[in-house]
Amino acid sequence: MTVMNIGSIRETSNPMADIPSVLITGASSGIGATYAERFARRGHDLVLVARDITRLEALAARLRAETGVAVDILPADLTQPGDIAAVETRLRADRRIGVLVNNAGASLAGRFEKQPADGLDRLVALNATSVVRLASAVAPRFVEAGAGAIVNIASVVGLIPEFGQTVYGATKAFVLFLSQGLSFELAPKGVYVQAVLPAATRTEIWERAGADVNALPAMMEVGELVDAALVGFDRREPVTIPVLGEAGKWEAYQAARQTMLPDFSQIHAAERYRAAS
Ligand SMILES: NC(=O)C1=CN([C@@H]2O[C@H](COP(=O)(O)OP(=O)(O)OC[C@H]3O[C@@H](n4cnc5c(N)ncnc54)[C@H](OP(=O)(O)O)[C@@H]3O)[C@@H](O)[C@H]2O)C=CC1
Ligand SMILES: CC(=O)[C@H](N)C(=O)O
Repeated sequence: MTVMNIGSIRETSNPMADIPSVLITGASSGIGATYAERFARRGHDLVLVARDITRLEALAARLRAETGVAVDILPADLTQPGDIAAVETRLRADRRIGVLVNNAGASLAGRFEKQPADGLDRLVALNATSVVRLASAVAPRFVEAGAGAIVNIASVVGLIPEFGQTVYGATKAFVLFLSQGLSFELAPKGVYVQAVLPAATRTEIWERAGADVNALPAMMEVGELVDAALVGFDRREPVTIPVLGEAGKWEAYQAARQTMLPDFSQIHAAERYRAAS
């Protein structure tokens, strides 16, 4: 039997073969580890990527024992070109992988004028460049198969320049734009692309950036966030914002942007920018 449906790139006689493997970056904690747990319970084999080998091994062992799925670990620092190359190679070569979750990310403490340029460079490398590289590695194979899914974890902060986390927010705005553009390009070829925009969620990201999570206002628990994101995934939503009550607000925001498109094809400056003669 040949099985080929949405999200599936595996051809085999195995009746479970319509369940593709899922490669998740940043799987050692927080949102990524929770995606790993949820996809394992759905019967997907996993490839887990992050730097902390001990945590990856412990999670992999637990998920194998609890769910029976196959779990590989692929330790990698996604700011390092050699490590990224290893993940790209796996994505290109392993035809069982039918879902990529680009989740690894970090934030950086402090205001822009106090943030070191090297730290900002690493932030962009992790939150933006690695997302492009891994999507680019897998997209040709997914397009060839006419199936597959790319899930990119952005943030509502990418819609809030007033938040004061400018470079972090810029990387997340980049991930949103990237996802919308890739969805426009790849959806007609059978590839589903989802941007997930969490709001504040209780994970280690806060402590890693020097904040005490318990001193911050209440925030969403990580299981609730991932379960909501998976509702959007199952609906094949291009953009999922778990805290947004009215979908119409997002649609109105997109519609307002699109009202400007005719202006963008004008060949003269608008009247209001013409120098007084
Ligand atoms: N928590 C929140 O409030 C929100 C989070 N997000 C986004 O969710 C995503 C996941 O973050 P979250 O779960 O909250 O935070 P965590 O800090 O719990 O998880 C981050 C994950 O990324 C991995 N990671 C960090 N740096 C690197 C690196 N250089 N190379 C490879 N992996 C790395 C970490 O593993 P390791 O250290 O082992 O490498 C870890 O698995 C991020 O993209 C974040 O921006 C978006 C909105 C809100
Ligand atoms: C550090 C943050 O700002 C948070 N992860 C978010 O994206 O909301």
